Amino acid sequence: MLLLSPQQIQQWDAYTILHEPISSIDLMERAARHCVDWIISNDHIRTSIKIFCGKGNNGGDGLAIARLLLQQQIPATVYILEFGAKGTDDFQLNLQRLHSLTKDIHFIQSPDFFPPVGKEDLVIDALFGSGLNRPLQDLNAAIVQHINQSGARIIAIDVPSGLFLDKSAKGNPVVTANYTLTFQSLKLCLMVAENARYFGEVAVLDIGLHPLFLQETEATFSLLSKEEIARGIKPRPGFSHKGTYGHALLIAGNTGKMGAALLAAKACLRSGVGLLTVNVPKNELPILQTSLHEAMATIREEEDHSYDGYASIGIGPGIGTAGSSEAIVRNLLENYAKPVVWDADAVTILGKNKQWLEQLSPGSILTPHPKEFERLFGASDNDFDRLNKAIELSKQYPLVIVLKGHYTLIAFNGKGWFNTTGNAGMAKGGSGDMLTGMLTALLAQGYTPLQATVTGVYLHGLSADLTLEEQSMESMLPSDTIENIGKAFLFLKE
Ligand SMILES: NC(=O)C1=CN([C@@H]2O[C@H](COP(=O)(O)OP(=O)(O)OC[C@H]3O[C@@H](n4cnc5c(N)ncnc54)[C@H](O)[C@@H]3O)[C@@H](O)[C@H]2O)[C@@H](O)CC1
Ligand SMILES: Nc1ncnc2c1ncn2[C@@H]1O[C@H](COP(=O)(O)OP(=O)(O)OP(=O)(O)O)[C@@H](O)[C@H]1O
Ligand SMILES: [K+]
Repeated sequence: MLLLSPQQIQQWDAYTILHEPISSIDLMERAARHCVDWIISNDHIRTSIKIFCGKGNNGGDGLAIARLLLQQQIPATVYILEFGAKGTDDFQLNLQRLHSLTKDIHFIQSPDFFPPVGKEDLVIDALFGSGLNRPLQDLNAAIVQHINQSGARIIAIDVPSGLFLDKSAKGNPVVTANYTLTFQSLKLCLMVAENARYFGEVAVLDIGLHPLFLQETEATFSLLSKEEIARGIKPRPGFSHKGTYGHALLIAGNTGKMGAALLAAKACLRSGVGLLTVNVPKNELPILQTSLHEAMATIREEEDHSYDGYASIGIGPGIGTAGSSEAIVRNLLENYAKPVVWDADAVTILGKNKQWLEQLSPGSILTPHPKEFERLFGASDNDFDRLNKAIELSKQYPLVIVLKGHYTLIAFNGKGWFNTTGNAGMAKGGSGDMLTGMLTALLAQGYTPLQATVTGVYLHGLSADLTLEEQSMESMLPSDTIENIGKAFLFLKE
């Protein structure tokens, strides 16, 4: 699914109207009906429902929702924010339709007209949607503040009023909704952490916009889908052997950080690799060799670091950032030409030696979390800037950039894919190490760097989601999640 700009969403609307065909007012009616069905079936009806409407089509949705509720004998009061404009055609038509049912329609010209709103109310925010073109000010900002202070349950229609679809609204007044009912597809503004306190829980309502439009449309950002990932999984032919699936090397672990090496190694072994060698300090060798029978080992301190024969290399988990680790990084840059997975301490080392970025082998995968991303590429003003920076960097460098987070972004060659699997149970040390192991295993098996990354990131989150069948988000450990990588592969084959 593509993440569209406000203009593209308008075009999708117009395309549907032309090709379904359906009238614009009927499309609005369908959207409103889906909202009402969702509100009723999720048990959000309260004795007092206050619907705040702007005069654009978002407000039109609000008016149609009010009428559909009233037709089911559910009382609702409408407040229309006056801001000079006459209102869109569909707004006007819905206002006429509502007038025939109720006189309980109020116009707000100044804060004196604000109704009291309290905890017991359900507020429906239909003030502004995808048409917002500047920050809210004056009366518009005041009504948002009034609603936000009320303690009422707030359901935002399409997006919380005040949010821009594809740029930051940091510092602007925005409705803090408990729920957002967004139409047809997720929007970029509903994917970023900086807006999480505004949009609350998000439900995407399928209002039947024409699917063909997406085939004719291009967008920078899109969402990964199960079907797409499942299609890319390589078969394991009967006559294959361990050599078919590659020999991976993980350079991981150090004194006190051998857990990182073990987690990465276990995840690598559970992700289909043919052979695995782990490079560890001499003193830590027994930990690896007694815990993981399938892994071979090489000694960190030994001089001869030959990388010949490895189909892929992952470096970083728990290696530390001391000079000896820097020397290994430099050696790898000079002596290995295939893609490498760069994570954790190795990313920090690259951040300290930015000139080395130019030397990364083409197709290498960088997996920074936002802090590591900052160390590598400098600070960003907001989450949208960081996303756009990752996209720009992916045009500049022949690398796959994995910006980890709730919705991890994978940037490659000027495009970005958001992952939709995973949960907050993964917000624990070790989750990143697991991902490094998985990506290294997939590269070793001959997946292209992009294919390895989207598949690994998706499976990583999916294993964590499947772990919730037997664990809570609090209790689940990366070790549990690794044991469910198998279930995740099976789930893709269903
Ligand atoms: N396919 C779709 O996307 C559909 C969209 N619909 C609704 O239509 C909405 C978009 O409608 P519109 O394009 O009319 O836009 P909005 O309803 O978001 O409102 C924009 C109006 O407010 C004005 N405005 C923008 N920013 C302002 C500000 N800061 N202060 C004061 N006024 C401001 C604009 O000039 C315009 O008149 C969607 O969010 C959705 O709710 C639905 O009716 C169903 C179909
Ligand atoms: N709330 C969340 N929702 C979904 N995924 C999450 C969430 N929190 C963390 N993750 C995922 O877990 C992984 C965490 O990796 P990250 O490197 O940031 O932290 P870490 O686990 O401390 O790292 P390390 O394994 O190096 O100790 C990432 O892939 C991230 O996308
Ligand atoms: K809204």
